[in-house]
Amino acid sequence: MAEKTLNPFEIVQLQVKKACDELGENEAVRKILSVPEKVMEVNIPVEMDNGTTRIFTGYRVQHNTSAGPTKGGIRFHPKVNKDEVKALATWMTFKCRVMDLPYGGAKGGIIVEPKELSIRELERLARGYAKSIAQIIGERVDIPAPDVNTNGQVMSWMVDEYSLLRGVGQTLPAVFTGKPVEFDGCLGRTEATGYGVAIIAREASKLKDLEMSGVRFAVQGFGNVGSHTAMYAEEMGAKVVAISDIDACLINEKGLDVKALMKYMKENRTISGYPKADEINRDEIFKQECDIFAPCALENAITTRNVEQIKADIIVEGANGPTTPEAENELLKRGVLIVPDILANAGGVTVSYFEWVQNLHNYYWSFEEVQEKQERKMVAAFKSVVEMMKAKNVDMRKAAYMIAIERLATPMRLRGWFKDGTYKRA
Ligand SMILES: NC(=O)c1ccc[n+]([C@@H]2O[C@H](COP(=O)([O-])OP(=O)(O)OC[C@H]3O[C@@H](n4cnc5c(N)ncnc54)[C@H](O)[C@@H]3O)[C@@H](O)[C@H]2O)c1
Repeated sequence: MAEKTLNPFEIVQLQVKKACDELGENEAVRKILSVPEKVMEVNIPVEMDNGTTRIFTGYRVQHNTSAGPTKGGIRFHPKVNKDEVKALATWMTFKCRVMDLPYGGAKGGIIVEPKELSIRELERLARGYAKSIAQIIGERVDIPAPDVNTNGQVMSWMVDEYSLLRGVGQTLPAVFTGKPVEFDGCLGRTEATGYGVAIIAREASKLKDLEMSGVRFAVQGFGNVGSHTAMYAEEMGAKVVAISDIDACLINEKGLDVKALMKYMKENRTISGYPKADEINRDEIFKQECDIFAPCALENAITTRNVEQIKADIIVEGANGPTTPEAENELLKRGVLIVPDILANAGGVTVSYFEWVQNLHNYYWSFEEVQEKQERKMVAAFKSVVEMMKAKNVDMRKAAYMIAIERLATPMRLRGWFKDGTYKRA
C-alpha cells in the first residue's frame, strides 16, 4: 500500500487528538489547541537595488499563550505557506511545554528565495518584516528566532528595526533570540541542538541497558544538528560508525574521528572524499549496524521504503518529523525506542530561552554554565516523559505529547479558558 503523506498540520492534529484521547482530556482542550490564537498575514514592500518595488508576503502565527509569551523561528523560503506556518507554530507549543519552558509556540515565514536577493535587499526585507509584525511581537509577548535561511545577522537587523520603532532610545535585544554572541547572543547556542540530542541519546541508552561508552552510533545529516550530535556522542564515548550527508555516507568500523570530519566539512562543504573512512551511497546509512540512529537531516527520512533496513534499537529524532507515522508503527512493533523530535531536538529552543533570560537581566553566563543548565533541563524533561510512558504504557511520542498537553490544560483551566467543574471555592 502506498504511504499516505499527511501534511504537517494534519500530522500535528492527529498527534494532539491521540494524546487528548489517552488523557481523557476535556474536549475544549483539543478544540483550543487545534487552532492558533493569532494569524497575521503581511505584505511587505521592498525597494530593490534597481529602484523597483517588490511585495513579499509573510506570516506570523501565535499558537497558544496560556503558559507565557510565544516563541518560534522565522523562515525565508519560496515554499512558505500559511498552513505550514500554523503547523510549525503548533509544534513549537508542544516542544516548549514538554521542556517546561514558560512559552507557547509561534512561527513566522516570508515567501522568498533569499538567494535571489542582494545583501542590502535582504536587510530591507528583514527590516520590513520586523516593522510589519512589530505590533504583535515583544519581549513579553512573542519572541522570534532564526529558522531555515535566517541567522544571527537577520536577527540583528530585526532587533535594530524593532528598537528604532519601539525602544524610545533603548535597544531591546530580548525580542529576538539566536543573535550573534557579540550582539547579546548566548554562548552554546550553536552547539545546543546537537548537544541536546546526544544527552537524550545517552539517557535513552540507559532504558535499553546500554552504556553510552561503546554504543555504535549512526547519524544522518552533517549540518548544525548532525555534526554536533556526532561530536558530543563521540565525547560521551560512543563509537560513531556511520555519518551521511546529501552527497555520501561514510563508514568506519573503528569509529569516525568526528572533529576531523567537521574540519574536512568546513573546508570542502561536503563529507564526500574524506580519506579516513569508506564511502558508500548516502541512503546506505539506513542499513548500518548500530545501536542508536539519529536522523538529523530533513523530515520524512524514515519511511516504509527503508524501515525494514533499520537495525538500531533506539532512534533519536534530531530533525523535525523524520519518521513517518507508518514507519513509526513498524518500528514500535519491533520494540525500537523512538525518542520524538519535540523532546530530542529541544536543546535549541531551551538555549534560546536562556538567551532571553540573560537579555532580560543583562547578565551573561559562561559556556559551561549554559551547557550545565541545558543538561539539567533536558534530563528532567526526559525523566518526566519516561514516567508518563511507564505510567500509561504508551510509546514515547505519545507520552511527550501527553506531558505537554497536561502542562497546557492546567493553566488554561486555571485561567478559566474552559470550565469543567473542577473549580473549588477557597
Ligand atoms: N538548527 C537547529 O537548532 C535545529 C533545532 C531543532 C530542529 N532542527 C531540525 O534539524 C534538522 C537539521 O537542521 P540543521 O540546522 O542541522 O540543518 P543544516 O542545513 O545545517 O543541515 C542539514 C544536513 O542534512 C543533510 N542532508 C540533506 N538531505 C539529506 C539526505 N537525503 N541524506 C542525508 N543527509 C541529508 C545536508 O547535507 C546537511 O548536512 C531540520 O529538520 C531542522 O528543522 C534544527
